[in-house]
Amino acid sequence: MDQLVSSAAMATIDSDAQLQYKIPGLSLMETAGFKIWASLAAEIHKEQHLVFLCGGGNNGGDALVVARLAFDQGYVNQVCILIGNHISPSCAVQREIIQAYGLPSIMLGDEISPQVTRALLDAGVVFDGIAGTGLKGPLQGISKTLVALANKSKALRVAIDIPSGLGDMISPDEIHFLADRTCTLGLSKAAFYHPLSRNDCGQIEILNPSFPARLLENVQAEGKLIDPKEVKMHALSSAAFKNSRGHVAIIGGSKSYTGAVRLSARAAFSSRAGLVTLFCDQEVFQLAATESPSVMVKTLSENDDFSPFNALLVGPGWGKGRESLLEKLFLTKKPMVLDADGIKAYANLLKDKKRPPHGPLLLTPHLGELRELAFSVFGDQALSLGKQDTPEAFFSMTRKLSRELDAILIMKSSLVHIAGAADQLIVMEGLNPSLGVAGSGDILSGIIAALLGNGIELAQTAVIGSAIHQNAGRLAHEELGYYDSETLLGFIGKAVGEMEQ
Ligand SMILES: NC(=O)C1=CN([C@@H]2O[C@H](COP(=O)(O)OP(=O)(O)OC[C@H]3O[C@@H](n4cnc5c(N)ncnc54)[C@H](O)[C@@H]3O)[C@@H](O)[C@H]2O)[C@@H](O)CC1
Ligand SMILES: Nc1ncnc2c1ncn2[C@@H]1O[C@H](COP(=O)(O)OP(=O)(O)O)[C@@H](O)[C@H]1O
Repeated sequence: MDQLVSSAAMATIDSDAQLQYKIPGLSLMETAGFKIWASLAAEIHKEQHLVFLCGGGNNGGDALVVARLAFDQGYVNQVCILIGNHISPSCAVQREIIQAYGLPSIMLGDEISPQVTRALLDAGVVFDGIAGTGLKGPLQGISKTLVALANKSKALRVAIDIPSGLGDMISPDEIHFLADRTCTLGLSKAAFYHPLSRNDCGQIEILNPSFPARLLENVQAEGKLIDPKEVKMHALSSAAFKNSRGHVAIIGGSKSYTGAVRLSARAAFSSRAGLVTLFCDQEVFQLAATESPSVMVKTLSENDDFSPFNALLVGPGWGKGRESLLEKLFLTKKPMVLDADGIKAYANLLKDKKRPPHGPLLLTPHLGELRELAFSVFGDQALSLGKQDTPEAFFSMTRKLSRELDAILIMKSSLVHIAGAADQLIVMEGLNPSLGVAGSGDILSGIIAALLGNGIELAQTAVIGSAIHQNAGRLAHEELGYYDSETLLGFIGKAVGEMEQ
């Protein structure tokens, strides 16, 4: 499990390592450069042109160490592009060293020279050491121009510590280095894990330039990264039977959306629910009753009794105008998963200042639904949680929203962010586009409802359920490449089986 930290927290570790533990900054920089080069050297050919973009801070100093180590090992087709007016002491030393070595370098002023344009376009590998934790605000001036040009290059793009332009207080909408690889130092950074940033960091590798373990362990983290492959769950007792495995009620399905509830129901069975009853509109009844023989199907009415159920899943394919029914369902105080149109109905209640009391509650919004919820609770104060938001705003707003709603939020994108299950935000890397297919979210909500029905604790349900979904997607992708949601259903039981212990 990796901690995700802000740049400010990482910079404090850097200075504590030097002030408290007396490790010289230059020594940290040398080790950083050494580890970065060691992790990449085997993948780079000596004939390739290497371009190092070096700012005036210590991030630029790291890049110069990498350049020198590469040069020493015969990677002589290289050039260091030097920018910046304020040069940090350690970076100044590295600049003197490369001069003494006779490494080719170009000092840039305010404009790009044709020589630099050519070097970037011909490059086999571009190393980005323009700015790391010391970046203040969106990229400006020559740094911005250089990054825009580097992003057009066909080279392998390697970011040192942080792709320049990404930061906690900077929207991922602003220009930043588009990395294929990020060699990050010390701990992974929260700014990589905004839903719209992660893809631009490429493969992330964490390298420790000998920061003391105590400093890394005691850091105040913004979030933690959990690998779905490492999530485990208790195996069912061999004496378990349908009545002990939980009875899930799914409330959803309307004339225009007949498939969602059926996917949720089948996903619930594959995730160990013993019984599933579907409450749907009349128009869906016939279809569901004939095509889903394992599911008990009922027509939804105002007077349904939900007391026999262990968990409710509300919302898949439900359609509009369900607010008053949702209020009634909340009153049952049953453990509930709210998805899709259920979330929209809840947002409408919240907009009308209605806050019905509820039992254990888990919401599974995608980013659009999350935006709607945040707006309905915080109004104009809510950041839009969209493209223009900063990682800091995304992390703090989602934690605040979860507290305000007294609910766990599972936010769906190419990553999964879970707020409310722990003090920190939990992040799970999905990065599997085969899961981004119609009905995939309905499957996730069915899985989660089954776990709630099994009696698994709410916070654990969010983590285990998201991991089952991601692991099923991975298994399906390994076997089939791409698939539809009905096919994905066939991999859920297998993912559960692998996770049981
Ligand atoms: N103690 C050390 O020597 C170590 C430093 N480390 C490296 O040092 C980095 C932090 O170094 P610094 O604190 O010197 O800062 P950085 O080098 O990250 O950033 C400062 C540089 O960015 C420029 N800059 C800031 N805001 C800008 C903007 N909006 N547009 C354009 N340019 C901008 C500054 O002019 C300066 O050149 C880490 O990210 C890491 O890479 C690590 O190697 C660990 C050891
Ligand atoms: N690139 C991706 N990598 C991993 N998971 C993804 C990716 N794209 C989408 N997903 C997952 O697929 C699901 C899509 O859900 P949703 O948007 O609600 O779709 P639908 O409404 O069609 O069911 C979410 O759980 C999301 O996390």
